[in-house]
Amino acid sequence: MDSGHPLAEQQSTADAVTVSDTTIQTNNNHATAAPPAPPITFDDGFLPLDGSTTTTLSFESGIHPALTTTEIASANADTADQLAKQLANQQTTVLTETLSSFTSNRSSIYNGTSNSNNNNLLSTFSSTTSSASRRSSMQLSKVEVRETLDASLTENADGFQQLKQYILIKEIGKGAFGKVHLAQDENTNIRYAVKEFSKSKLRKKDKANLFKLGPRGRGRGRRGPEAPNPLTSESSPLDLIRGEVAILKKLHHRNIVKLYEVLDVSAEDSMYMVFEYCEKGVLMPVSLTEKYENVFSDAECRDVFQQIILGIEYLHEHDIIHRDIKPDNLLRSGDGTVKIVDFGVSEMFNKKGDDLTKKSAGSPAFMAPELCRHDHGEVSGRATDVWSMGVTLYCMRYGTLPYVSESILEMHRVIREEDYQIPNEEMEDPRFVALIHKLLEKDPVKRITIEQLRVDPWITNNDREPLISKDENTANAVTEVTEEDLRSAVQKISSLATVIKAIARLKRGIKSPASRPISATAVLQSFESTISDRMQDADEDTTPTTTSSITLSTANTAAVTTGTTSVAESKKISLEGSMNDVSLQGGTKPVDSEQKPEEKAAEEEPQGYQMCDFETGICYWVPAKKSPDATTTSTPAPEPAVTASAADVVAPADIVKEDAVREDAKVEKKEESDKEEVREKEVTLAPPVEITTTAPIEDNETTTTTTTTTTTTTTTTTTTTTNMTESKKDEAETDAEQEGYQVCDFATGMCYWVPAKKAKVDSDQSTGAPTVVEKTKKEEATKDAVPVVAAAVPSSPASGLDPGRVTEEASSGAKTPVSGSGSGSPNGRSPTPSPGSLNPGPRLIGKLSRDRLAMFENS
Ligand SMILES: Nc1ncnc2c1ncn2[C@@H]1O[C@H](COP(=O)(O)OP(=O)(O)OP(=O)(O)O)[C@@H](O)[C@H]1O
Repeated sequence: MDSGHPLAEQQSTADAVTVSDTTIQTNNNHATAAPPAPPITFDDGFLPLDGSTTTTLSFESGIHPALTTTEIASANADTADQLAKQLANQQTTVLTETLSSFTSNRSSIYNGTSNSNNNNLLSTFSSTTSSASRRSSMQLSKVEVRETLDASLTENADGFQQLKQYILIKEIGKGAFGKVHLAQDENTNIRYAVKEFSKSKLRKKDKANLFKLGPRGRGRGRRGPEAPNPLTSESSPLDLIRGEVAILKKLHHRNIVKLYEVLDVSAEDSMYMVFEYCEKGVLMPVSLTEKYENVFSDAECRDVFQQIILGIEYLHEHDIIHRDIKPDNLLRSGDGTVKIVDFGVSEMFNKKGDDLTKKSAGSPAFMAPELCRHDHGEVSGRATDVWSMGVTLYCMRYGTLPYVSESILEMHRVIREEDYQIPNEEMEDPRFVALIHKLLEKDPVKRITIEQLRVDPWITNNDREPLISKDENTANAVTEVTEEDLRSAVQKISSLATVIKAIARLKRGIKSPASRPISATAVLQSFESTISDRMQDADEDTTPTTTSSITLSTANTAAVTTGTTSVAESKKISLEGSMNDVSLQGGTKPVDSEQKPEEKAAEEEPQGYQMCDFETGICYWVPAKKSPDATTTSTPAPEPAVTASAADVVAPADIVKEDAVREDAKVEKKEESDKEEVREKEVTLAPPVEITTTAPIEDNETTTTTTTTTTTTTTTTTTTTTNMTESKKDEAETDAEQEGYQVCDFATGMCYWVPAKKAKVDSDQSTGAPTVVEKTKKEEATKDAVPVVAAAVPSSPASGLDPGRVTEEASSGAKTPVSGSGSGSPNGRSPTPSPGSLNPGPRLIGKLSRDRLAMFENS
């Protein structure tokens, strides 16, 4: 991987592909017989178009079922042509994209009959001529486009899909945002891990991600130009990751998994990240309860740990803090090389839905003690990575975690306060014991640094096995990210993929995407859409001024999401899942102790408060924001309103998977129709809202986070602050009670009026003072007994939510499981606030115009 290009490893990887009795045959329209040896011409940048060609790709026996010759090409030329025309009209890039694919497919046609050297040659040829291809794109005739489509139809009637040159072979894992596929480049036979992400989830969570990344916004790797403001009309959710991706694509280190491409299927919800394939999988399984018997020897530990040090040193050198080092995120390639995964980009994507995907077993167990408290301030990201490395080394050597506990809260306490044991310490190499103590030093300031690790006697085996020098290790520095890098960070492959899929569906007779397996996080979306449904219904059924709280009762959530799952069941499941399902990450914005002063200064933020997402367990530092109305003064940052530490979190329920998947299917279908409905109806209670963003995002955005953790679902509703329309400003000015601002949720198209008045508590409505609920000692003592978690929402007017209420609801949840009451009427439609309710929360005032909504959806 040192070269940073898969071709460097092609031979070894290609060797792994064994010939079997199952093959793919990709014919062009006129394929009738095996081709003659392909003539190759380099002068015009194209392979010759000489008709009859057949390529045969082979897969490991058992991986790929029988794949037949693609009939689509010959049978549906007309349909393809039509679709291509439509798409070509829509996008000027279609010719370039299809040409690029055409070129690669032309080369693939010959690959089947060429040896691996030819594969190299052709692949290199293909990539080096891509610019020539682009230059020539305008000369392409329609016929050539059609032929490209024909040649690219590698998704066959059995449902195997192909993205550009990547044939998706099988599912090898599940990430928080979708499947991870083993893919094979049809040109080179090199394998890749292709990670799927949902853009809509990314869109919904973009605000949370921004918080998570701190004031630097989208630029942990921030040397390049800033990514565009996601609130401007030209931006898309992909812009949020463009800067990060551009940098990650430039990271070249043997121990960092290589990201090759990010592909955006712009007509669909998916995007894909193409990573280096690590065929040996995770370093080791880690269990909270079971010891892993096949532990690493002293020498193996040293070898692996040295590689981890080098990888982390390289990341830290580029100001990237991993934050989630654990064996799960350390994969091994075919030759056993350790590859650190899940840095940067993965964290850009909110880890929603982990409960039904990958179990982040023991993640909290890898957290540094300084992060194991809800009120921690800024911490050194580098030191937290070192702690996690220590826990990882311990696991490798002893097969167990140094700190284990049955609840996250207790786990945090133990990590903070107790000492671990070293099994058979007297038998152990004292240098190793000393190193573990230095790594698992509770005081981050005293903890060993990467610099010191380099010369540690156990690490270097008393200088007998020294590490390569730092200069050497970090020599391959990331070069400055240019505008061009940003532009090319994410490739759009909309037209081609759409055509391929459309035709394949035609062939398969698939009518609805609902039949596809769906991520269980659709359950969450169901909850969110239910909120908007309720608000919409309430508005339509009653009066335009009907107010509703966005904080739905938890029991309602359960009813919505699980249907048949009772509250009690949910609670039980929650408890069972509490340790396994929650992947607690590195809390608030880490501060790099070794950062340059000017960088620190640039990052200095006014006071703020901590906000925790109780589903993910991730806490964010929310700097005090200016009022959405840029002319007003900044909102004073409230004290942390966190009433329970992240450790209190009961994880999202581990809903019975089958139920959830079934529900997901329904939910996705419903979402589709809901979306349509929103578009069609356009019944606006207020004039369509024109969004004008005048201030930088950091100043103008507001996140409303509703966290409901009692039973089965936690939801974070992200809304985007926009400037008030003039009419709304007037309205606000004439009604002191109605001071506030407008927020629009681009996911639903709904806009709400968020009153800025202070929060009130049921028992003391007159005070109007914001209520920051302190966790009393008594609560501390009893919280374990009550498996209902107090949700925490900052008492920010921006949130439109009241912390007192949320807390009260949560804390009373155990006693009063709400079922269709509280925030909703028995018919579950009108969420009229109960008497004495608090800040009524956002009030639906209208919807985004059709165009505006479409723009955001399409973007
Ligand atoms: N590059 C890769 N090579 C081989 N297998 C991989 C690769 N990336 C991921 N996998 C497999 O997919 C599984 C899930 O991927 P990943 O670890 O990225 O999920 P995740 O941590 O939940 O993702 P996310 O970054 O979205 O939180 C892994 O445990 C591993 O088995």
